[in-house]
Amino acid sequence: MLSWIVSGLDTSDLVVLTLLAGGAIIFLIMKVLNQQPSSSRYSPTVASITPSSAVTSKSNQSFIDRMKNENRQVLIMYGSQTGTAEEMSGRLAKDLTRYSKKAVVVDPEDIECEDLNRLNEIEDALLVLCIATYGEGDPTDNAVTLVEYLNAGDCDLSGVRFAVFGLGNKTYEHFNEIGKQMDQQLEKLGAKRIFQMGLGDDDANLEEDFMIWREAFLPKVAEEFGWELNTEAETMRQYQMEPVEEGKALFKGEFGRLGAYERPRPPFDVKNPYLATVAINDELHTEHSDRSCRHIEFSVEGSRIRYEAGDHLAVFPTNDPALVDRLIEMLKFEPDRAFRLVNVDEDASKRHPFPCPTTFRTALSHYVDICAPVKSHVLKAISEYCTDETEKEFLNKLSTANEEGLKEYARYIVKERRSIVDYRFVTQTERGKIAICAVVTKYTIGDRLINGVCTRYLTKKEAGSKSPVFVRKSTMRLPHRTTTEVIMIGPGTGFAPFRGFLQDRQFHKNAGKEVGAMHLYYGCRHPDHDYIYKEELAQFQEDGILTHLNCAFSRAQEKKVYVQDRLWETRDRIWTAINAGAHVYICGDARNMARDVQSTLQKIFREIGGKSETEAVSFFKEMEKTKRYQADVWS
Ligand SMILES: Cc1cc2nc3c(=O)[nH]c(=O)nc-3n(C[C@H](O)[C@H](O)[C@H](O)COP(=O)(O)O)c2cc1C
Repeated sequence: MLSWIVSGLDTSDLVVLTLLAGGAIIFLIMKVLNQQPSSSRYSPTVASITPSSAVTSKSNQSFIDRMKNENRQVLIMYGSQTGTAEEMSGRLAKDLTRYSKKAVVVDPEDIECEDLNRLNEIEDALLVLCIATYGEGDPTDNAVTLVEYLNAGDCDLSGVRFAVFGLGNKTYEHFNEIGKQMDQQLEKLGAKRIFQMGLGDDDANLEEDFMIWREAFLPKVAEEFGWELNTEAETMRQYQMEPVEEGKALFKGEFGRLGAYERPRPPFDVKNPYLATVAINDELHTEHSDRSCRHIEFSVEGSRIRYEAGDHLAVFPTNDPALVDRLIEMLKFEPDRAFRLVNVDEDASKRHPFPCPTTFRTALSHYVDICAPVKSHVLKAISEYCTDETEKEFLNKLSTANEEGLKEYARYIVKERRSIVDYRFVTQTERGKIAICAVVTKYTIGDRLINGVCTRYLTKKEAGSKSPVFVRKSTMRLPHRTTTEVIMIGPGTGFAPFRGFLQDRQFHKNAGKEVGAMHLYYGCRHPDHDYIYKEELAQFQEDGILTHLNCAFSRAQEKKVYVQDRLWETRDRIWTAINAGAHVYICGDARNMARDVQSTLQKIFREIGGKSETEAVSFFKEMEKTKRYQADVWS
């Protein structure tokens, strides 16, 4: 793929395209526990991951005033956790230049949501929401206030037109819940839907869903407002590269302010991560396993970071230096040259796509995900500079939203996985230290070795080295009463938050409190290969904390056994506990395990609890509603 890039561009084109092709900055999430439950908790504000103190230029002017002053009728808002919706919003804004129009793109976290009530002061206002769903059908952190505000129903959007593109994943129970909710709610608030909602599915091909939606969306918008196509504007760049004078202070990997790591200042969050020291980095699998699972502890002593069992830890990895070097070599960058990327739209709220000024090497190492699949608009931009006609044609095909192009994009870019951002981890620990555990992603496609960006990075982190992190609050919590019985279902690294839960209860028991029974359903392939934290579990049992340990080893015998099979085997005990008020927790794979566990539980409600099919479903829903059933699953 990279050989195309080299064919016909000059250095500054190469740099801009390569950096933008990298897409969003990467960060991964895990879970945590504090041995000593904290009384006053720091609650981090976590939003989309693009750094913003370095890039926001107009924070004290209302977006409505900006729209008026700059004669913009389109407002694009995004709900984004890991940057996809944000990036798509930028592309939609750029698309408008085809019609000589400009949009205002806002992160709802940076605005007063109440100002939306004034959107109808803008003539022909169009509101576009590009919004992802997280957790159990929840909004992203940066969209919580927006969603609450719109759902409250006090906003008058009559006279406003709108469209929603939702980002979700079909393997989750609440597929695109927030997008769907907002699509309905905007209509209820008086706005007029001018295009049907897009339902992006990250499990299949989100990029394709987006390409199809936007290709049909734009002409519809143009027709609605009578806009005319301006073909000359089509290749307009979003950012331009500027050299930086010598001696200027450069970003060296910080995400917020310059020098943030040398002079850390709380609170620490997505825009201001804390440079934590790796205290321990151990292998959890035995030599018999063909995979690797790391136990890593970060020291956050002195940082005033608060966390408790079930919280998440986000880690900002850097890209593989060998990959960065290869890219620099192929593209003939001067790696240590300082530059800044500046938005060509002078009124844009984000002046730079990542912290600038910086060097090429720093940008490629810290600020862009060079392993992400190349987005179609970047392929398109590159194709315009390509001198080799065959390659140009192929790039054009890949970036065109017709049947042939989409099919080729799906095969070449998506199916062959020319990149990966991994996401599987988790929890625990002792005071001042946050521990996570992660299965290392590494596999081959043909002769290409694919490494998970974050797990590769974590594997190489030796004790004493540092990494930017922040704690993200989770909703999964132990019951308030320490005597309440709990049932924890967490195979593989899904066990991580429960390690925290066990430690939490142990802390209370040691402090003389009465603690309730704890059931753990743990699963892995083989007791001699990947049974992580085996000794600790035995100790928790001996200490009387873990009262019921049920292990499912899928490959230790001929017939595969999973956690849901163990649940069923112990159905009488499970029903007795649930009927007496036990809380149920599940963590791990959303695709199969979570669904199978849910249906096993409902089967238990029916067959042991004597409930009808409908009663079993509503009993389960009630448990969800009252937080007696809590899930933290991913796929
Ligand atoms: C931990 C986690 C939870 C998720 N929960 C849901 C969900 O409940 N429903 C859904 O449709 N998609 C869910 N998704 C999928 C995301 O919405 C999807 O990947 C989206 O593209 C992310 O957009 P962003 O990069 O802008 O944050 C979840 C993804 C993760 C990683």
